[in-house]
Amino acid sequence: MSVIELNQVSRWYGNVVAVNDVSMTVGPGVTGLLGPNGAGKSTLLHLMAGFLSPSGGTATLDGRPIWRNHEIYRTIGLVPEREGVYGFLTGWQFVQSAARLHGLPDDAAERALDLVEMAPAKDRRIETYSKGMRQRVKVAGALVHDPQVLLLDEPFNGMDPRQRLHLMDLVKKLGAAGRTILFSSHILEEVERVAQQIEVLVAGRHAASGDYREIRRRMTDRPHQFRVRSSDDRRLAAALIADPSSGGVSLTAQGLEVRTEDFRRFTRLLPRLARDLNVHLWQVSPTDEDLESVFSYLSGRS
Ligand SMILES: Nc1ncnc2c1ncn2[C@@H]1O[C@H](COP(=O)(O)OP(=O)(O)OP(=O)(O)O)[C@@H](O)[C@H]1O
Repeated sequence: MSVIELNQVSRWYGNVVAVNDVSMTVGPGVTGLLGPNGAGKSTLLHLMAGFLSPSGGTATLDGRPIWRNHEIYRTIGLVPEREGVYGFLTGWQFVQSAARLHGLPDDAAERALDLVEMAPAKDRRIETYSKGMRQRVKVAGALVHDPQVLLLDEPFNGMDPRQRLHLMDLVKKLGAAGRTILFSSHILEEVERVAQQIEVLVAGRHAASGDYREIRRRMTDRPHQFRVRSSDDRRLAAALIADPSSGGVSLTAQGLEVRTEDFRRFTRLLPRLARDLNVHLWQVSPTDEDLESVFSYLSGRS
């Protein structure tokens, strides 16, 4: 059972602060690291894997500093985001060379390939693999030394739904077996299907931490903004403003701008009002659904 602990960790590249004063604890099971692009997720995973030194603060595994600690490298596996595999190698050659780098016999490579269910395709060249198979072979390379800790950077990116489910099952299985697993993603749905625990990173800062249901609730319960176009915007506006869920309604040339404090109530109210008033709804679209604004809300900046 391994626990990673970050204590006020920062990492900057020149003037860019990629990770800013982050403290978090990641224990056994599967944890999702959620955040928009550029939030610092890759940097954080590389700090945890001992591939980068913290500019400030400490990163430890079971109380021992990770940076420049060779013993600890033997207990951590990292699956980086970028491909990092040579297409001309077969799956077997790739995983075998990972085993040899750790000074391990071929059995270790065989075991890792079995674990990710890639043994039947191991003699094919990696360039003939699907994206999902490539990811699984990378996971096998990272698992070859049977590490207690597995860190995966955007592992489900670019996969089709079937491949994604397959890899999700594998990650869940590894977590259920007691490994400490942290994977990054910018998609909440992806994280909540695999992880019990979620850590949220926004602009290098630790924005939220906890059970995914709690984080999902906070994301849904935040105020929402919509643009509504209909056959009679004025009548609809008058009815909407009378409801307590309305946080504000303004009439613009593009339609109504509606702000609501209660997302669920609003999504039921709007079609009911339109029906009762005999107003046709032509467009209902969120104007603040981009990830940046959802995450900013979570981090308390809006
Ligand atoms: N080697 C580097 N040199 C300079 N700046 C960097 C370097 N690596 C990352 N950054 C910057 O640090 C910030 C965090 O990057 P990082 O890759 O850790 O984020 P991320 O959440 O993994 O994003 P993505 O999902 O887009 O990979 C970004 O502003 C990025 O441009």
